[in-house]
Amino acid sequence: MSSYLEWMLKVLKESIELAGLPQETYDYLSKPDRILMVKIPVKMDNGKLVVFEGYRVQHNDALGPYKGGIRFHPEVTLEEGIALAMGMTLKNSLAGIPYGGGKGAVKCDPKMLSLRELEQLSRGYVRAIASIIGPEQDIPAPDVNTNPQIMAWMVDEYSKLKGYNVPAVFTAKPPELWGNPARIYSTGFGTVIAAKAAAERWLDGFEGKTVALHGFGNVGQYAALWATRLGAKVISVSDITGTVYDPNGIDPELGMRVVKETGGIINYPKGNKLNDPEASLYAEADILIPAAIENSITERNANKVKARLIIEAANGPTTPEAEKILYSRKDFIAAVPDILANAGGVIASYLEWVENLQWWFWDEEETRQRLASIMEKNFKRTADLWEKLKDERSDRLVTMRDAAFVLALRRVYNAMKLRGWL
Ligand SMILES: NC(=O)c1ccc[n+]([C@@H]2O[C@H](COP(=O)([O-])OP(=O)(O)OC[C@H]3O[C@@H](n4cnc5c(N)ncnc54)[C@H](O)[C@@H]3O)[C@@H](O)[C@H]2O)c1
Repeated sequence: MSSYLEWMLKVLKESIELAGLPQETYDYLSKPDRILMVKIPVKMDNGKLVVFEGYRVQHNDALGPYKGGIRFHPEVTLEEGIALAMGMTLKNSLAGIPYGGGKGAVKCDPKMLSLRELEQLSRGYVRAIASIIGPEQDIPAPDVNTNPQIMAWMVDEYSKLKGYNVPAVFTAKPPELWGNPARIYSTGFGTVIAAKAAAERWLDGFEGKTVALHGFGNVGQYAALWATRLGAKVISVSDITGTVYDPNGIDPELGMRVVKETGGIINYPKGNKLNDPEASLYAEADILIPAAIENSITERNANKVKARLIIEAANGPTTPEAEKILYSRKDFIAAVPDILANAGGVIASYLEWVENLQWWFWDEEETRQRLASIMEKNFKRTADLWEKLKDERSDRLVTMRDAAFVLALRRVYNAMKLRGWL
């Protein structure tokens, strides 16, 4: 079994116990509702036929239609897809949006495909899964190596099959084709809303607080931008090329331009530079936002982290062993878990879907305010429960991640119970 699925099942079991839910919750949620395995034949540019393989996993729809991304990657496995779909059920539940969890993938290396081949593959995948997706059934979105252009092809293919436009079947489409302009920065923005809420609750506000960012791609760049716009000071930024540190503050827009033009933050024209891509993890900052890759903070380096708050923008940046080390530090407050902190993307997708269903569009600022308000509510609910659980369970370490899983599971459980599934 893949280690990710093993980890997910272990977390599921432990969280069900912590939530005080019956064992049948585990029996139900440890398996997906449905898996559709598909083949996608594509005539390549050289005239040869290549048959790709893909799948769609639908994990649980107690709370609403299945929702989760589509990944194009040469190393995808079905077990990973099951674990990711399970994670989406919990993430969507915690986010308080009316969705279940799903995930899809095509085993391919998009770097080896021409634009025409990529389009054919995207359309072929939609034809293959069309019978089980739909605005009220299952609403996919982009994930690793898929993007708004691919969503545009997919929504077009699905609409052709139906014979009329169906914008709400995919989200994170280009703004020109029923997407929402806030979607592009929604994950980074949402992370900053979580950071602000945490700083207001446990530090004395967000304004003037120092922020270190590990990772400066889509999520990291917009997190830096919105952290600065909302009054914090970004003092350290790392990407794969190295680290820039400036106690006077790093200009996110300049950083974004530098990365676009030169490929790395190391070419930022001011501040101190270090070739070490990890240095931001250890910066003297109030808040650390890991926004790069999984397993960045492990038992190897957790004791070097100085920030009091970690806001997980990346998926799985802090290992369970590292969390134990961090939480044992006297001045450490919390690692706001990925499932809560990086939900801005799927919440923006939800808002786009609501717009599409009604053919009624909010402007960008209104969408952003709705997104912020949902993130704030989710943060508060999780933080309240965490503080309560800590008091109740003095026999064990209860992390904020534990509280997030308990909250997510209770909502799915209640829906299943009310529907008579359990
Ligand atoms: N894009 C989204 O909407 C979204 C939503 C939820 C979660 N996430 C998660 O957020 C993380 C970042 O996603 P993204 O879309 O910004 O990716 P991206 O590829 O745009 O950016 C990744 C950044 O991390 C840097 N990086 C990679 N390895 C590094 C290392 N070892 N040390 C330092 N920096 C390193 C890269 O240089 C780059 O700046 C991922 O874990 C992703 O799963 C993304």
